[in-house]
Amino acid sequence: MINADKIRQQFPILFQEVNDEPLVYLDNAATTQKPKVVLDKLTYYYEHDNANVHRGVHTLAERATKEYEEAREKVRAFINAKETAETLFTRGTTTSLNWVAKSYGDLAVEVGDEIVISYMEHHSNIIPWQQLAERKGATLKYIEITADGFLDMESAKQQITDKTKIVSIAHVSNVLGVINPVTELAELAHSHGAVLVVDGAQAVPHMPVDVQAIDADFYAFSGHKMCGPTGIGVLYGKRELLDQMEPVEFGGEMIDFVNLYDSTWKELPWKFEAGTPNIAGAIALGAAIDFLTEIGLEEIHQHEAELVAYVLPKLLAIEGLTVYGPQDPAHHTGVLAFNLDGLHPHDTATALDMEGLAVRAGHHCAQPLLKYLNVPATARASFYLYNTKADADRLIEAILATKEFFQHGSI
Ligand SMILES: Cc1ncc(COP(=O)(O)O)c(CN[C@@H]2CONC2=O)c1O
Repeated sequence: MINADKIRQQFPILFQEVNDEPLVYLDNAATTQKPKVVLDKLTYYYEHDNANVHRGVHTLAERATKEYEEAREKVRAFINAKETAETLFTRGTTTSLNWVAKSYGDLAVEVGDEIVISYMEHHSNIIPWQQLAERKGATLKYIEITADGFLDMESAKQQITDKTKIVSIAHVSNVLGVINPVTELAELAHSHGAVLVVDGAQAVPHMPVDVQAIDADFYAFSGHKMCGPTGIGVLYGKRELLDQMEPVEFGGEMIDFVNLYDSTWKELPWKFEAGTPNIAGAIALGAAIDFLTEIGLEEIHQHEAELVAYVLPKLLAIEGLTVYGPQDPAHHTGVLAFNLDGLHPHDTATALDMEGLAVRAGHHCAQPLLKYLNVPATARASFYLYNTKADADRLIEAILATKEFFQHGSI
């Protein structure tokens, strides 16, 4: 059981007023807030240990390198990778997925091959594959979504064939909140000789993830969505694949020897980490992992399920309000996309902001999904470990007030 009221004390940002109302932050799918322990780790590093990593022999450089690589081991344990060398630091999910599409894609995909994604993907898990398909003369295919907002596994079995080289799917949708059967998809992909890439941006912060149990070949996620800083993320990859892959960026740090006309690369993971890395970001991500681990990922998942089970029926009871995705709270991770009839979501989100609530409005970087749902844009409330039932009550009250205002002109 999570004590969200106690946890909130770690997040000073939450104790502010917006438009003379106490802030209710419900835009966690866009980015999460940072606990004091993460902010303090960033400050301490820059005040005491800041130095460049891997090459210096002086004390600060040794300390910075040790903290940086300890953070990598924390990442490994957090997702249960077999070895730290399989966990690469990147800028975030978008960079991670681009690296796979560029480096593994160029290695494995030939003309006539197929790449399979789904209609519920984030743009960062669509465009890199469009680019790869165009570059290689391959075909990009989409798995359908069922009427109640789940990945259509019958469609997956039709779309994934012996021509498929790469399957890339969100573990959790940042719009529908639905959890996809990635372990089943890994089996299906592997049965056809394909690899499974998982976009874990909306999953890793909200539930336990075990990349070996899933048998994912690649797994991507971002630090900023899991109480860590922006600009740091992770690409997990099976060693046997990463060892075959060429780096995507070239320069310092990632080399063994640089000759006049050719160079040799360092071993994993450093082969892929060109230039001075986001040292402080990685170390602070390690602090975020400690913070989440102490609370418990299963406990976080349960907390969000309880919040959704509390608020979803109240939302569905509002006449003229549509919730997109599964109407069953059990298959949700804290993400609720919704619209009020006759109201553009930007107006809804602006009206909620006037009441102190921060929700997202737009296409959530998932334009194909919204087109598939035949809706131009939605509002989106996304919960996290520091949200409470009181936050959910404020959301319902503000939505009812918004509805009243736009229907009768008074809040
Ligand atoms: C499912 C999913 N995939 C990829 C990304 C891209 O992550 P980075 O931006 O960290 O590379 C996001 C970010 N979530 C977006 C960010 O803003 N609103 C969202 O829903 C995401 O939710």
